[in-house]
Amino acid sequence: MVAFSCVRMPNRAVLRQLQYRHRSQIAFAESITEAKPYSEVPGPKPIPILGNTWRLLPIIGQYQVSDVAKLSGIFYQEYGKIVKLSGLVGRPDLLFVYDADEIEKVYRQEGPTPFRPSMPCLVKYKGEVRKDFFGDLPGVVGVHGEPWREFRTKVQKPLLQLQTVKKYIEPIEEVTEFFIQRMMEMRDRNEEMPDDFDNEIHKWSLECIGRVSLDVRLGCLDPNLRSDSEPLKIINAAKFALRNIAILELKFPFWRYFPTTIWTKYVKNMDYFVEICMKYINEALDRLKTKNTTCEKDLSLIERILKSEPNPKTAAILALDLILVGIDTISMAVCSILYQLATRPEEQQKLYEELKRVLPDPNVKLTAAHLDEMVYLKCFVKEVFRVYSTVIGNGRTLQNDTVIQGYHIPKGVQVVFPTLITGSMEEYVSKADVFNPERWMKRKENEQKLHPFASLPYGYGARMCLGRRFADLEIQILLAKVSFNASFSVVKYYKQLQFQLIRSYKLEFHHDPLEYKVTFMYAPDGDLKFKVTKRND
Ligand code: HEM
Repeated sequence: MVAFSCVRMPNRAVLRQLQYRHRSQIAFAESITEAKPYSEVPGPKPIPILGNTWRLLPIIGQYQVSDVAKLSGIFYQEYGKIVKLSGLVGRPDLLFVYDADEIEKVYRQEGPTPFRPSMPCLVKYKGEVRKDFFGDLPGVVGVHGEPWREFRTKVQKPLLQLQTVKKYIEPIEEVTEFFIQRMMEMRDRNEEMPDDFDNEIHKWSLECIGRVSLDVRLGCLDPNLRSDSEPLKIINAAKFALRNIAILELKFPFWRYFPTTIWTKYVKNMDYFVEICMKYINEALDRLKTKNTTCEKDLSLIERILKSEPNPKTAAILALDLILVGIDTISMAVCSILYQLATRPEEQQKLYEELKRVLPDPNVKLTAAHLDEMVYLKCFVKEVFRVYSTVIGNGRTLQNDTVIQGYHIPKGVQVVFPTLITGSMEEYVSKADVFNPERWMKRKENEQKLHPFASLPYGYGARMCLGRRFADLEIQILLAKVSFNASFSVVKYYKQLQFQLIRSYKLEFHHDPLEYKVTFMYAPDGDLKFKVTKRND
């Protein structure tokens, strides 16, 4: 009797859940037995020995790595919603899936340690070349399974918790207002930005990430930076590391077998990163020792991590990962967003009207409440991401067999979600070819189609972008009003000035339209010679 009363009977909700799981397991077993074999998935046929890799080789190949965005569109047109690219030398098959429902299914089934098939070269660097430094907890980028989960759990709270992230409005605002001032100084006789304006955007983004992830003012926005200065070396190292991944990984991976020139340069770059990150983290550690505050809210991101993780390597590895993937992504996203604003006067006017309404007095400091009110701004950014997704796709390595589009897909296949294509499919987004930021505003049910898995610029689930809150904040602050704050020492000469980008200046582009291209990110290819003129109203 006693034993019986100790056994807790499952309640109805638990029973329903168990029944649901049981039913879906049966449905899955049935669907997998009925599914067509993997070998029948359509796609370009591999040739003996060279497989499909030859298609990306110079001269004989059909495609350039930089054509990846086009390639993904061509695959969809030629083969349909599921396409297999097999026979890639030294790597598993790629399976392109152009079905938002199936993408949702794969994401939802991914379990606690999702496997994003990225950067084998970084895996080799962290796991073999510099195992001495990275050890058993090598970070999040290019790391999988339990080590990934353990590291991410240690660091994600201060990076993703809205309350904590809001603390970074002020430092990002300081950097941004100085950047906008630099923009004004950089204008030529025609009030246009210089040819290499994208480089200036990279400097701004590194300065922002440096403030947050290394607790340091790197001085990237100094107008007299030398080419061998630390900030420029970091930017070049980050660009090199990301932009050569496609070349290292999609072309013949000779580097796996012997140290090619490009691999040797890659390792040198990464070593430089490790050295820089450790230098600043050690400085932060020294500062923390003398800081007499125990109050969590007064601590910077790095100080929080150092406090909970006594080994400074955790903070250094986190900083390395953030800088590595954070600089180019946010910079190219901003290039794209500014280009879209400059070439869409109607939308720019709407944004300007919103900024005037939310900030009638341009002298007040920007707060989280202001940002919350800037609905059109956020919708504009989402629409740019939908149509010109900076990261053209995401992916997962399947950890179990599954059925996609009626085919039995074996464990280990790398599924690619081509966000750039699915975000513009009429089936998932009403009037997909119209650029319409308002589509993201709260809508009545069924008014417009907008499949939640068609456009996911930051990915989804437990492995979603770790820097997305910062990225959003940086973009919003750049586009919104930024008022001067005299505490940023380099700007002491501009004490009385107010700097606002869209609120005070008009952005135009008077050159041939730019095409979008993939370097690693998807962004306009060419000189961003924006004309920036003062508004009179
Ligand atoms: C607009 C800019 C950005 C875009 C579009 C973007 C997009 C993405 C995407 C699609 C992923 C993969 C997510 C998944 O697998 O589900 C990702 C991962 C990641 N992103 Fe971003 N990102 C941006 C900016 C940043 C910034 C500024 C940082 C750093 C401050 C950052 C840090 C990371 C990290 C560390 C990961 C790996 C997360 C993990 O594997 O656990 N990102 N990002």
